[in-house]
Amino acid sequence: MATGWPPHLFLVGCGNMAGQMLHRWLACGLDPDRVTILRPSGRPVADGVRVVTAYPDALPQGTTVMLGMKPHQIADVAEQLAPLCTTDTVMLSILAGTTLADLRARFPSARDVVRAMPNLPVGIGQGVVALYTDEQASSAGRTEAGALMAPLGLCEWIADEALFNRVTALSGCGPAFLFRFIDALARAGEAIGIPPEQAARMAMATVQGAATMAAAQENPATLADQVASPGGMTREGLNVLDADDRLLTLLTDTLEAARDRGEAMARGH
Ligand SMILES: NC(=O)C1=CN([C@@H]2O[C@H](COP(=O)(O)OP(=O)(O)OC[C@H]3O[C@@H](n4cnc5c(N)ncnc54)[C@H](O)[C@@H]3O)[C@@H](O)[C@H]2O)C=CC1
Ligand SMILES: O=C(O)[C@@H]1CCC=N1
Repeated sequence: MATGWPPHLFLVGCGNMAGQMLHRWLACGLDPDRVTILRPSGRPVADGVRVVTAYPDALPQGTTVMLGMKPHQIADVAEQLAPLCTTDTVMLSILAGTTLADLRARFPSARDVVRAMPNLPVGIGQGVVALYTDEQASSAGRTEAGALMAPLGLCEWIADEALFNRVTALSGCGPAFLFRFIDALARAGEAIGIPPEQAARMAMATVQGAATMAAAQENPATLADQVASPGGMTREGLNVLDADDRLLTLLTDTLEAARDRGEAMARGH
């Protein structure tokens, strides 16, 4: 599939998110020999992928480093990693709320620094990855970052870093909100008397079918109208969701809360 593999990929941390990214890259043909993972546990991650618990003395030439640990670990990581970065290192960060300026200050030698905000479904190639860098970045750096992310799903370059926490709220956090919705639909079914396991199965299949259809066809509002027969059952249900923009307000509040947390993290809170 993708041909844009870096000469070497060094992952700092490989938990839920970086693990999904790696899973997809390997499935798309990334040679495990080209990957090194630094993780404190030293636990194996995937066949053929080298796991280390301490930083090497040097990184192979042209290494792409991806920061995949928790944002608050940046100071410890940078202290040990920055001396290994050279003018041919590409630095990718998936850390929420960690600005490009902060990353550049911590890794001054890196050739290019790019922020990437993936979401969990990248593991099945159906994720969303927001990307950001500034005019200091080389076009090669942008191309390399874009090529590495391409197998993960929809990739969107963000023009203004001020939007980064907002897109993180929408697509980075979004899967969790959708997972909650699936649970809530099932529990609501249960609340009106459907046996719990059956409600869970039916909620899941309804969301899956509706999402696949929405992705393949026209806009979701038109599809909603196709379900809602005039004077029928669906319209009554939609009236509840739409009253005073209830669902829209709930989701706007949800995204604002997530966005605000990103802004606070960027201020070091
Ligand atoms: N979980 C998600 O859906 C998303 C997470 N992110 C970002 O991904 C990053 C990781 O999040 P998760 O994978 O959810 O967390 P996680 O807790 O599953 O993974 C973090 C990994 O970092 C490792 N780690 C801890 N200390 C370390 C150190 N000093 N050096 C190197 N590795 C260390 C841990 O062993 C763990 O495997 C965060 O910065 C988060 O903002 C971004 C987008 C989505
Ligand atoms: O919850 C978080 O902070 C990260 C960022 C997006 C998804 N998980």
